[in-house]
Amino acid sequence: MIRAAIVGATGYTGAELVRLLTRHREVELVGLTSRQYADQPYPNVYPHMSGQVDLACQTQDIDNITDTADVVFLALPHGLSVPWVAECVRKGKKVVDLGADFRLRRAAVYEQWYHVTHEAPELLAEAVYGLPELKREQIQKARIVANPGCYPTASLLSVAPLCGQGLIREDRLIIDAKSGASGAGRNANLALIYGEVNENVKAYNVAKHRHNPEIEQEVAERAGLDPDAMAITFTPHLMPMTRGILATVYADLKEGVRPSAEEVRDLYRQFYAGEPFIHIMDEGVWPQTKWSYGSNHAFIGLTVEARTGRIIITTAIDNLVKGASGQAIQNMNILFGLPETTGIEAAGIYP
Ligand SMILES: NC(=O)C1=CN([C@@H]2O[C@H](COP(=O)(O)OP(=O)(O)OC[C@H]3O[C@@H](n4cnc5c(N)ncnc54)[C@H](OP(=O)(O)O)[C@@H]3O)[C@@H](O)[C@H]2O)C=CC1
Ligand SMILES: CC(=O)N[C@@H](CCC(=O)OP(=O)(O)O)C(=O)O
Repeated sequence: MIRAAIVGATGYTGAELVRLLTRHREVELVGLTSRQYADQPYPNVYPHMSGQVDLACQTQDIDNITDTADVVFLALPHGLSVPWVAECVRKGKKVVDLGADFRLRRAAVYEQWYHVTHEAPELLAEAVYGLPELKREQIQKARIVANPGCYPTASLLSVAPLCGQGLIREDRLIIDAKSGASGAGRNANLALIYGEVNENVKAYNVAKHRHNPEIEQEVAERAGLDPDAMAITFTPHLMPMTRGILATVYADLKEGVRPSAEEVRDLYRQFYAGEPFIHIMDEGVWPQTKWSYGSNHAFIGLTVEARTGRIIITTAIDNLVKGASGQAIQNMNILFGLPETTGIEAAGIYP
């Protein structure tokens, strides 16, 4: 059995890790941390987990947690992961960080977008960006997995097959993405109260969202471009729903290149052949967030708009599963040599 601990177990991604790991046949949960709920049985915090988990929350004792666990999931707000990651590396434990502290390879870029100093830039070089469909071989050998952000997961799955193919202007993508409110976590925030979110749609952090450099970094790498020369526009929107992300990407075709929609679809089907969580839709079928609700599955629809010379791709995922905790477990499965779908294979809930 793999002994797993979750740091920040009472947030939304932590709770989703608990839900998914309690039915993972190869995992034993050995530690759940929370400052607010220390010493309280986990089902007191989340009654829907009654009878499923018999651990109490514990304080964030780095020594104790990293001694007891084989793998540590960090589900903390950004800026808090470094001491945990450093201790896991020191003790030879695997660590999957759901936050953003190890996603950007350059400390200066992290500091520019997150407005905090990176306390362990020397560890950035060995962290692997944990998008399994794109980096499986590197993840297998990693000690530190930087689990991608939810918007970048949907955005990168949307464009990865096109990158470096000589088809599109990778540096000038436009991404319009929508998220459910759970993307912002379980914390008191005026912008997230019912009266603000219900029956309302709005863009936020326009032209300054911190997922922008993350998307640019990974697209640049795949396309063989300079990350500093990228000009990707990313606009997130908050939707009146609990879960789900729908990312729509507009990719300009290069001068003189006009593939048919079927040629592009074939490219996607080849690229994602054998991928258990990726589903490419037929022409005219457009993904909906409800298809991925509660599951690790991603649904990708696409077409070529010949009139404008653009490829349009739309991807639906659950922000808390493929966008966070499900993907973190997919990464753990890879780290420990298990079948990648173990514990996360199920379809979502519909409607
Ligand atoms: N929500 C989503 O869809 C996604 C989230 N992420 C990332 O995953 C991480 C967790 O997100 P999410 O679960 O939504 O966040 P939440 O705000 O819901 O939960 C945060 C958790 O961390 C603990 N925590 C909060 N503040 C501190 C602190 N100062 N020191 C130590 N512990 C703290 C909280 O428990 P307590 O206060 O009791 O200690 C809680 O368990 C974040 O980095 C987020 O950006 C990534 C992808 C998707
Ligand atoms: C709706 C909503 O607020 N979503 C969050 C998504 C953040 C997230 O999950 O990503 P990180 O792990 O990179 O913080 C946001 O836009 O900040």
